[in-house]
Amino acid sequence: MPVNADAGTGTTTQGHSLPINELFYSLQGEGKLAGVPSVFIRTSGCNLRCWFCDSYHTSWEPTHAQMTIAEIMEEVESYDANHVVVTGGEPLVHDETSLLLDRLSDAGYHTTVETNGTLFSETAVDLASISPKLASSTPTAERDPKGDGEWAERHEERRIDTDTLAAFADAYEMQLKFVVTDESDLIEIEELVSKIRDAADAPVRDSDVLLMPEGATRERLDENRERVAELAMEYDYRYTPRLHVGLWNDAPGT
Ligand SMILES: C[S@@+](CC[C@H](N)C(=O)[O-])C[C@H]1O[C@@H](n2cnc3c(N)ncnc32)[C@H](O)[C@@H]1O
Ligand SMILES: Nc1nc2[nH]cc(C(=O)O)c2c(=O)[nH]1
Ligand code: SF4
Ligand SMILES: [Mg+2]
Repeated sequence: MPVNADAGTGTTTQGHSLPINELFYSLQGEGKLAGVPSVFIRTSGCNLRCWFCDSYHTSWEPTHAQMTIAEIMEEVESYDANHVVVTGGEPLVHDETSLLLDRLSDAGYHTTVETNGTLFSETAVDLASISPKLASSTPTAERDPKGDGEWAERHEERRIDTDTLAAFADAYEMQLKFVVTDESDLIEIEELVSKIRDAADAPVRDSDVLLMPEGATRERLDENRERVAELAMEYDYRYTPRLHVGLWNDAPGT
């Protein structure tokens, strides 16, 4: 429980609600805070459709229960944690996510938002964990998990907005966490990082750039991680594991 759990700014959240796919306690599995016990709030609904999405029921076939912000706060506070991760789906498609982050921050929690970086929001974020989507994420007809590539064009149009990524860099402590499927992803990563550096006032350090192997299952990670680790060494970026996949494979609520 954070020390100032009773503090508040008086922002009214009464009546506001969010579509919640799952809410659980785990270890942060990815990025700079990997290993930190955290409560995860997973909203449902996304503006992109990565073919590899490991949260299929928030994107391709969204399911959820509607929860008020008060109900979410009550469940978060039932765990003995200081860190809260708001993820999805894409949490920033919902205006109410900003209200939730404000409430969490008022209650003394450290907040991480996991986002694809296409929608900027000015709110209470301690770590913006941004995973910009590369061309290799596009659900072409051959890779579409559901249909015949119907989402490919929309996904392509929406997946990168350099000015929005620069706005995140200027507003928040952040990390850029790229899902790597192939060595050719590194060309796009280098170009994009350079464009964000040009557009942002704040520095984007090499240590803010993390390479994460694609893999929703242990088997898939076993195939990819060594190659991605070697790419991180070659390009002098960080490597991030997916600790939860190693520990619990693809079990829900982990
Ligand atoms: C499900 S997304 C939700 C947040 C946001 N929509 C995003 O993409 O950043 C959470 C994290 O899982 C990553 N991810 C999703 N599917 C993955 C996969 N098959 N392998 C590796 N990382 C994956 C995303 O890139 C993101 O960093
Ligand atoms: N343990 C664990 N760590 C995570 N870090 C980011 C996650 C996400 O789905 O956004 C995630 C997740 O789903 N589980
Ligand atoms: S942006 Fe995130 S939630 Fe949306 S489809 Fe891609 S990985 Fe899944
Ligand atoms: Mg996940």
